[in-house]
Amino acid sequence: MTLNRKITLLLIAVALGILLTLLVISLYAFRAFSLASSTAHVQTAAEIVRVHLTEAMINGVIDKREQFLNRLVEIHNLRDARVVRSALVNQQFGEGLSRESAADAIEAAVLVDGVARYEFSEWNGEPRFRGTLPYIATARGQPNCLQCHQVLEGSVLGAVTIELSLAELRRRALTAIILSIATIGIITLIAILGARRLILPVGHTAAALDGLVKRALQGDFKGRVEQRTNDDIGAIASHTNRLLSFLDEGLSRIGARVTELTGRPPHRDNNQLQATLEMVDGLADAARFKSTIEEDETKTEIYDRFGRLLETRFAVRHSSVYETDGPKRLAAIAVDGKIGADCRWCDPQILVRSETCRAKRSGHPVDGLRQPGICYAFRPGTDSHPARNEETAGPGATDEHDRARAHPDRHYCIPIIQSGMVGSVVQLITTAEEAPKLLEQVPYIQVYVREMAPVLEAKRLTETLRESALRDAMTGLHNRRFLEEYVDSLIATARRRNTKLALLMLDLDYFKMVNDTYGHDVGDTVLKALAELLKQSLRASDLLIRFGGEEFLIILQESSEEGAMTVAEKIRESIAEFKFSIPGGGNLQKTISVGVAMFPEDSETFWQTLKYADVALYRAKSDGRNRVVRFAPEMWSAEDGIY
Ligand SMILES: Nc1nc2c(ncn2[C@@H]2O[C@H](COP(=O)(O)OP(=O)(O)OP(=O)(O)O)[C@@H](O)[C@H]2O)c(=O)[nH]1
Repeated sequence: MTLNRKITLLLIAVALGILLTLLVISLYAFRAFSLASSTAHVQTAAEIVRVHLTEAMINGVIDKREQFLNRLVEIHNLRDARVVRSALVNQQFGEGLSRESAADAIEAAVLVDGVARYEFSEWNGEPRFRGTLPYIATARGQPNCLQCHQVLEGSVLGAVTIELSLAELRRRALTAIILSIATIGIITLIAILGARRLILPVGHTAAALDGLVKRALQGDFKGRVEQRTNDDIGAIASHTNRLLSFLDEGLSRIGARVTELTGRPPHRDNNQLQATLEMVDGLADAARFKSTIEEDETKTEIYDRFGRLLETRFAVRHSSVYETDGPKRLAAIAVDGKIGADCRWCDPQILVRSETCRAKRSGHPVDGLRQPGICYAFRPGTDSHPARNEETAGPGATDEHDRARAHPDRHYCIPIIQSGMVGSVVQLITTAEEAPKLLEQVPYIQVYVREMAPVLEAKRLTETLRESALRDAMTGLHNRRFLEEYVDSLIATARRRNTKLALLMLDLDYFKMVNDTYGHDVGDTVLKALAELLKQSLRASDLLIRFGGEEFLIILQESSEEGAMTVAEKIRESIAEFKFSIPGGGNLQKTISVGVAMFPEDSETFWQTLKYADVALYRAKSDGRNRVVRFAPEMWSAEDGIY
């Protein structure tokens, strides 16, 4: 019920209450007034009759008393005037007129006890008031009763009954009551209308404010209150309108800025305020994410954090991150949040021909959520996490529903632009059912990706710089500095696994001659070719380091002495057979000498073992070159530290 209706009903109730009370009071007053006034009239009439009868007795015309009474009832509103005689008077003066004996019980009672009686009555619809009053013998006055009547003082001599019509009195009283009630009713009506006029703007403004607040709770601040008055209520409306304008303008500005950053305005059907707040929260979280990843050490750490974020914040359980690896290659960095996992959601040919990845090729997001099949390199699959499926599908889900859930067959790929080129590609994978939800999240994920891009770029540069410091520029092999940095973890791993490291120190025989005969460029070519040859001869877990000019160090992990000697021999043989092509035509054959030492077998310290490998190499050289020599303690002169 509205405020206006409530107040109107209250005013009407108060008015009716006043009118009813007034009516009751008026009727009661009328009755009391009628009683008092009629009693007085009856008493006056009775006194007149008594005086007249006394005068008639003195003047000897008492016989004419009936005419007097008959003429008396001709008086307006006097309906009856009757006198009855008591038995005492009848005894003294004889029976009176026929009408002078008691006509009813009231008169008889008054004659007996001498007490006046009054009553209201109705006769033929006419309201009447009747009074029967006794005449009591008294010795007071001149003449007095006892001068004629031979009775005791105080005896009842007779009674007079006077009956008055109250019709006119009632009519007048009712007219007065109706007039006063009507007057008060009109005044009350005017008061109600006036009050309503005053209260209406309050009610309207309150109703309008109620509507506005409801709209504002839905994020809509466009509504305004009509300013109906210039008083306090009008001021409330005006101030509310200003506040709403301010909020609307502020929300629009925030929304516009947020739209600029996310590339998508808040959904029209959504609560604008809520949607904007969520977007602002998303941006704040993205900014926090950026400051966190800035402190991460490596790109891998960043990708790992991003994978966890996709899963926890955006419920994206399947995703891939690919990184440009050379001009035409991509490398799978993280798949379904696992660093270093194999390419799962794309044709593996994107790894060797990066152009087959649409996002990498175009540099634009690829929306396979709304356009399934847009990228032929995408490989939809089945969800290999049954526990998660149960969780998402719920216990009552149908088999068909489960199957639909278990088929992530929609994707959205976001290229990450670094230095104007696609440096990485983030691939989000979901089911057809979940696609609309993910599509809603994509702008926010893109904000994270945008925040991540410069950080990845910086990390990539740092890693490249660091990498270049740890690699030999000519051969691309790791250098001595790398060994210095890596050696501790190498030793720790060997100790933890209780395995041996084999150190193979290699050196080209008579390499100086190559330089001297063919020039440095040919010498470089030979060194590069040798590096490639060595790389191909080794396992992925082995380390190949360009240790010095034409000196190379091979570290075989988890190796035995026999194994190391076999590998060294094979390498020596393969190089001896290899024909290095010389720019400009012709071939060149070279041999190598190899020194082998075992860690920790030969020495407890790595660097000492390395020295031993060098000693063995020296022995191989001095023994005629093109051979593999295993270090023996007698090759080392402990006195002066030289061999
Ligand atoms: N072209 C080229 N030559 C290099 C490079 N680094 C070192 N050398 C040369 O490698 C040669 C090494 O020669 P030496 O250490 O005297 O020995 P060698 O001629 O190989 O003979 P042995 O080692 O005793 O069999 C030197 O002439 C260096 O200038 C390089 O990066 N490029």
